[in-house]
Amino acid sequence: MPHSDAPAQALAWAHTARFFTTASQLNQLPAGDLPELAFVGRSNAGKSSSINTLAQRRQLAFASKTPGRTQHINLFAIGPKDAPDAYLADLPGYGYATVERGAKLRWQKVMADYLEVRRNLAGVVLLVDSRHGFTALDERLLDFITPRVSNGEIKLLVLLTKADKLTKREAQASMQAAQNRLASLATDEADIGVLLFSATQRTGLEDLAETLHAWMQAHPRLAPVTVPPDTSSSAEEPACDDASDACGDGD
Ligand SMILES: Nc1nc2c(ncn2[C@@H]2O[C@H](COP(=O)(O)OP(=O)(O)OP(=O)(O)O)[C@@H](O)[C@H]2O)c(=O)[nH]1
Ligand SMILES: [Mg+2]
Repeated sequence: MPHSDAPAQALAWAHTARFFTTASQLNQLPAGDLPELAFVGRSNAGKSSSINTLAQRRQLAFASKTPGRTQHINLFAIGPKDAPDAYLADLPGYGYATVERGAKLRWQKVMADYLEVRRNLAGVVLLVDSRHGFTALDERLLDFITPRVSNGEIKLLVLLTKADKLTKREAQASMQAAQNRLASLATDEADIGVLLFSATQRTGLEDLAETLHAWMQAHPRLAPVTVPPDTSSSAEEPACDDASDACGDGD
């Protein structure tokens, strides 16, 4: 296939995104080894809108004028209908002041655990309002994921959102500032990008789709768990069901 088809292919792939499941805890996330491409950022940064734009569906991921709307990890399957090859994960936004403190802390923990330990996580799309640049909370998020980004375990793309609200000159300045900040994260292994993006004008859409597509393709499938043959005794193991302590609890 000629290389010039790559953007169209990636857009067509992104277009297949459909709702899969909602998780309020990590143990509700799917087992298996499909790569997850997580959308993170402040409330109102435009996470849900960018997923809608990728899917070319107006209301696939709920987008709202009310910050803090996305409260759970929403997963969207992407790829062939019967055999998805990745999930997009719409994570709850941070920095929404009026969310009750207890709920906020619970959510910070779920998000932090997800970003820190989830093995399926292949890449993080960090959405930052292009008019404001990295805020203190974005900086904390960056610091938090830096170890896994630096060693190449997860990839990072910063989307400077709502670029339609900027003049050309402001857009250039926003891009430059982000590039300067991200330069400090660069290592030989790190895969870090930055894009100007507008959900309303579809600016950067092709590049976003291509990046996600490439992440999906590059993600190593986890090694299957192999169980060595049991040679110790002929006694039958108890059947493994949900109530049995003998069962592993999976991932
Ligand atoms: N002008 C403009 N507005 C946008 C763009 N993307 C999103 N918005 C608006 O910004 C607001 C927030 O967008 P969402 O996509 O809901 O933001 P979110 O990051 O999912 O927010 P939470 O779910 O609260 O974390 C909505 O009113 C969107 O219409 C864009 O590219 N341009
Ligand atoms: Mg949202």
